[in-house]
Amino acid sequence: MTGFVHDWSAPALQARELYRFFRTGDDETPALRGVSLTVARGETVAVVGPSGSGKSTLLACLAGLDEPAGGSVEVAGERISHRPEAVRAKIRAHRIGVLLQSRNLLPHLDVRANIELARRAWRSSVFRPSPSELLEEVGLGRRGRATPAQLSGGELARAGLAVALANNPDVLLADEPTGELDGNTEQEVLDLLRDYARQGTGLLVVTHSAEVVAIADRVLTIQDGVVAA
Ligand SMILES: Nc1ncnc2c1ncn2[C@@H]1O[C@H](COP(=O)(O)OP(=O)(O)OP(=O)(O)O)[C@@H](O)[C@H]1O
Repeated sequence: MTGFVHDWSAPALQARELYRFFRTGDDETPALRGVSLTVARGETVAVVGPSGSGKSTLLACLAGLDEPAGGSVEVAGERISHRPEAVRAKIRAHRIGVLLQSRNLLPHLDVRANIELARRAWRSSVFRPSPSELLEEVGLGRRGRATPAQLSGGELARAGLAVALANNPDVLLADEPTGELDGNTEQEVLDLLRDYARQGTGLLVVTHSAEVVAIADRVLTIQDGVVAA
């Protein structure tokens, strides 16, 4: 079982030679064909590529939501791939912030309760911010009692970010985190993301947005399931 011992020498995220195939009838689609990548602590890496190139599949494999057919994924030195689903879920809860397009908020809970749920997996009681502090940090100080349906697009993005960060993750995996936001709100959310990454969390963000690419330390291009050299 995982012990959640911090390996500070390990990168925030390391993927080696990831393969993932989808079978429909007689057809087999190779969604990932040997993807390797590393995200260092405090580093922001953007992943770009055309529609269907494998970005969502990659994020799902990195988050342990999907299993690669081959290769491995390690978060802060701990392997999450090829482990039982319950172990993957536990590692994800403790080590990974996930900000996918489907949103990470439970609709029947208010924002504060969503944060409290994610915050339970914080690995150390030292410096753990309160839900109110997390809400303040993302500029939602007054909206903690709102449910997701009562929030605007910008507020939803901030609430999703607060939930994704509430477990103090080693790595934050984000899919178009500013997808539906206007220019000002996008910049505010990006500033939050970048500030957080600079505190030591690795950030891997899949995007089509030039503004998101602009905050990245490195950009990886994926095409037909392969990261371009
Ligand atoms: N569940 C699935 N069943 C069959 N094929 C799939 C499945 N999920 C993805 N694929 C295929 O795998 C390939 C990669 O898809 P993926 O969703 O990872 O691309 P993407 O880069 O995220 O695309 P987009 O930018 O449009 O979201 C595509 O050819 C897609 O059709």
